[in-house]
Amino acid sequence: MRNLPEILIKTRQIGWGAAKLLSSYYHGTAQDSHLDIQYKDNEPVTAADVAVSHYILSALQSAFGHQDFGYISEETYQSQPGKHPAEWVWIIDPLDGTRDFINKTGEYAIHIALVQGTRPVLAVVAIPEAQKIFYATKGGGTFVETAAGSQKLQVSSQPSIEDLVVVVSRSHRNQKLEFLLKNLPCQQQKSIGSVGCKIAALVEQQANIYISLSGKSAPKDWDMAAPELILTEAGGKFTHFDHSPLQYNTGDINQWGGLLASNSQDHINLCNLAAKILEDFVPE
Ligand SMILES: Nc1ncnc2c1ncn2[C@@H]1O[C@H](COP(=O)(O)O)[C@@H](OP(=O)(O)O)[C@H]1O
Ligand SMILES: [Mg+2]
Repeated sequence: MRNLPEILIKTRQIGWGAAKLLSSYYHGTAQDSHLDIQYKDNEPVTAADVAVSHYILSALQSAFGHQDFGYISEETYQSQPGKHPAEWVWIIDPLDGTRDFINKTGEYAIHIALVQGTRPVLAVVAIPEAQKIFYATKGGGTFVETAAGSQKLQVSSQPSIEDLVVVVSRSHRNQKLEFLLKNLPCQQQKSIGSVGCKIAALVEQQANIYISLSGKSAPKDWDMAAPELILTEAGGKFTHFDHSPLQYNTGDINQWGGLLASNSQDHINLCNLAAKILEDFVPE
């Protein structure tokens, strides 16, 4: 089955189910809500990440099978390194913003993306604390769904660079990123946990730019694939600082370097500006 609208209906249901399960861990109402926090490559992993990963993988695999699709989840990735051979691959982050989840900021999300080749064609981002699901298909637009129904989304058309609101990570920051933020002309800056929640702020017109800059480690395919499509289908742009598109399932799961997401006007200027500012960065 490769009919995107049909696949989307099922994926939205799975997104809501996963949101309910994750939220039960967050609020301590799951059967066993003990988070059992472990660290993998300096990043926290909880019992909630593992349970939701299992839930999403089982539900997708029973709906779509293994013949036409591959599956990559943050929590099972160790056992399947490298490029997945399938043309259509599900890329899943069962809990994006694990640090914010643990610290109870409410800013955490679930990402489910379907990638064809190296580019996303379908995406669901669930934000349990907002009781919202964002969804998009390539060429089909971006929508937000709540208990009241679905609504089409479009990024803002904020005209002046100085007035743009920038969102950045709360917990993945380094000297270089601080230098860039200090020297940008847009000084309205806000820290938000989870890439899904940051992109939700852009498509809900509460912010205009998201910047990610890798350090010793980098965000991964599952952090970016679903949020990217949610943004671009709402009229935004999401690229490397050199304007090249992000690529997924390439064999290197890391998304190295500078990434910029914006409401699209001035995207190229902003990318060039970010790269230019970083030319003057001298590490202490
Ligand atoms: N420099 C970096 N190195 C490793 N992971 C990063 C990263 N920047 C962001 N991420 C990942 O991107 C997700 C969102 O981060 P943030 O909330 O700080 O924006 C987190 O995923 P997980 O929570 O799924 O592990 C985090 O691990
Ligand atoms: Mg993540």
